[in-house]
Amino acid sequence: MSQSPQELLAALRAAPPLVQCITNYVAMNIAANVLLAAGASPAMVSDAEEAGEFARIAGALTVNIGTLSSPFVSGMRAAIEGAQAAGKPWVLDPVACQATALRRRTAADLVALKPTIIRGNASEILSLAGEASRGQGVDGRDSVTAAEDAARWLAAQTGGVVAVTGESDFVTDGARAARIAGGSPYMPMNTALGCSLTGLCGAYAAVADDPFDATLAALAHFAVAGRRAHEGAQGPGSFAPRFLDALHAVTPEALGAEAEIRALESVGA
Ligand SMILES: Nc1ncnc2c1ncn2[C@@H]1O[C@H](COP(=O)(O)OP(=O)(O)O)[C@@H](O)[C@H]1O
Ligand SMILES: Cc1ncsc1CCOP(=O)(O)O
Ligand SMILES: [Mg+2]
Repeated sequence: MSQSPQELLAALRAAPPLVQCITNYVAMNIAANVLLAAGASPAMVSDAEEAGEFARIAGALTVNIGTLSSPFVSGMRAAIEGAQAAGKPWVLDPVACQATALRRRTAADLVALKPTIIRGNASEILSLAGEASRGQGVDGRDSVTAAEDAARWLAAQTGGVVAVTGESDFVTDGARAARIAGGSPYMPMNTALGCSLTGLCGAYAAVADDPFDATLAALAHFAVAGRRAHEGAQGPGSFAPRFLDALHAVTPEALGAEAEIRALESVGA
């Protein structure tokens, strides 16, 4: 039986999951604060000597290629091996994977390791599926709807969940699909919020039975907090602290009441 965002946020707050985040230098502090505000316990642990050991004790692992380098890749591989050996979920954020040969190759190698969840913007998801992408560096420039078939294809390849984010979000596991509305146009003007959302997908995956339910809950939590924070914000600067406050203030009941999740009747709907 599926678990609702309300149930999953209650579970997360009752027992804050330890989330190992191998993320980029831009996102480290921002994502840690987002996870703490939402109710999780982040740890940015990436060196290959300890990343695999840590992944075995964490509730979930998240892997982000935003500031890519060889030491990061070694740490990612060790951590994924540890997470898989311990049966822990892991989430991939393919930041700017369309941009360079190193990123295309690394992202493809990581996809081949079958992430439990992939979360990216539309340009990244199109690129991962081998399609033309208009992404500019880390910023998405394609519409979410343009990447929905790519997401379904990727989900079928990996057996995992794929989330495409943007003005409204799309989630599929190949069989089920849903759209999530909400958020704020100030969100893409705040760096590393996508990276932080990937971290939150890991937090929900740590407490959920089903990574599809976990992804819906994480995206809904962001969408509801983003919409609340937009009210009264005067721009991206004043939005940022309001967003952290809103992530913290959203109760399980409010998440249940305010989340706008629309299940699609069947794949392709
Ligand atoms: N125009 C928008 N309106 C509302 N929410 C948005 C908009 N663009 C992005 N978001 C939200 O911002 C968060 C990060 O998504 P996105 O910007 O696509 O990721 P990334 O930063 O990796 O490119 C998601 O919760 C998404 O729903
Ligand atoms: C600006 C930047 N440069 C390398 S990683 C990064 C952060 C990207 O964060 P997000 O994908 O969440 O916008
Ligand atoms: Mg991103």
